[in-house]
Amino acid sequence: MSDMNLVVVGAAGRMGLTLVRAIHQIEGARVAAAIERPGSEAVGRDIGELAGIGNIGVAIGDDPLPAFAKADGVLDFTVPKASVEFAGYAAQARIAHVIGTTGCSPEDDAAIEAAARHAAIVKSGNMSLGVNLLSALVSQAAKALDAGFDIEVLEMHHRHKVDAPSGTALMLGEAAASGRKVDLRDNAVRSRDGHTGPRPQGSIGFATLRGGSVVGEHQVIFAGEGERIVLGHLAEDRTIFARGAVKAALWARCRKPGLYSMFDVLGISAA
Ligand SMILES: NC(=O)C1=CN([C@@H]2O[C@H](COP(=O)(O)OP(=O)(O)OC[C@H]3O[C@@H](n4cnc5c(N)ncnc54)[C@H](OP(=O)(O)O)[C@@H]3O)[C@@H](O)[C@H]2O)C=CC1
Ligand SMILES: O=C(O)C1=N[C@H](C(=O)O)C[C@H](O)C1
Repeated sequence: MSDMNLVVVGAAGRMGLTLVRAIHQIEGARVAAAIERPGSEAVGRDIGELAGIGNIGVAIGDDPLPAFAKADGVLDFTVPKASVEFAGYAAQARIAHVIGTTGCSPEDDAAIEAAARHAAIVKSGNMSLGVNLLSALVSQAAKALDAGFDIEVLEMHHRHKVDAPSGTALMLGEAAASGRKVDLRDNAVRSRDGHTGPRPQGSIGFATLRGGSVVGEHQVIFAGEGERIVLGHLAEDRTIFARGAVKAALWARCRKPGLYSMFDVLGISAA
């Protein structure tokens, strides 16, 4: 099969540049186009030069439609509003769309699900192998432990991150809730301040730390009487997310339309 022609949207962002470097090293994929927001200072510059791999003859553009029309897939780590728009364009072009963007509202997710009727879309709050494996372990632990074990999800990210809790923290919270066979929406405690009263039994708590250049750290704590089980993941480099995203695109290339997760791509099954 010919190399997969990929469009990187949000190409000049932290993940966009990491994706361009990762694609450059992966056989079977190539950067066919790079897109940024209209008005971005990056428009017109060569994406390879910006990513530090030298000129690759791909100038950053600001018009996604013609780029999507000539491509086989899109890698998208941007912002929710843009990802919803890109999902619509990927559906029109009938090409694979990999969405790593976090912070989507239920309405955004519904729009993406609608687009997935016409395109193979892989969406995940974390594209790394490690976090997806962790998610399966969390689900198993939650299934094995009763509500006497309080579940808390702790995360830390760099100072530039704009959404909280992180997409990964929510994914791990969902895994814990599904292991316990409860709905996360009815049990999540996403912030605490002031006189909160005692911890509601069975709740799943979230704690968010922000600072410095931390790539991404997550812990799921099962706190019982006299003991704690702590499951965690430390991301040391954004390349783990980028490699996962390219793997997802190559996997999605020949799939029929639908909304898929990294569990589908990696062949991991929930507890
Ligand atoms: N699922 C996963 O594995 C991972 C997910 N993420 C998520 O990916 C997202 C991006 O993270 P990060 O790279 O750190 O963020 P950045 O802000 O560095 O990058 C986002 C890029 O998207 C651009 N952008 C915004 N709107 C548009 C648009 N309409 N068209 C084209 N480009 C646009 C931004 O441009 P400008 O700055 O000019 O607005 C920016 O260059 C976040 O939601 C983050 O949580 C991150 C890492 C891993
Ligand atoms: O914004 C980030 O940087 C990251 N976002 C994702 C998230 O919200 O969980 C994944 C990763 O932790 C890095």
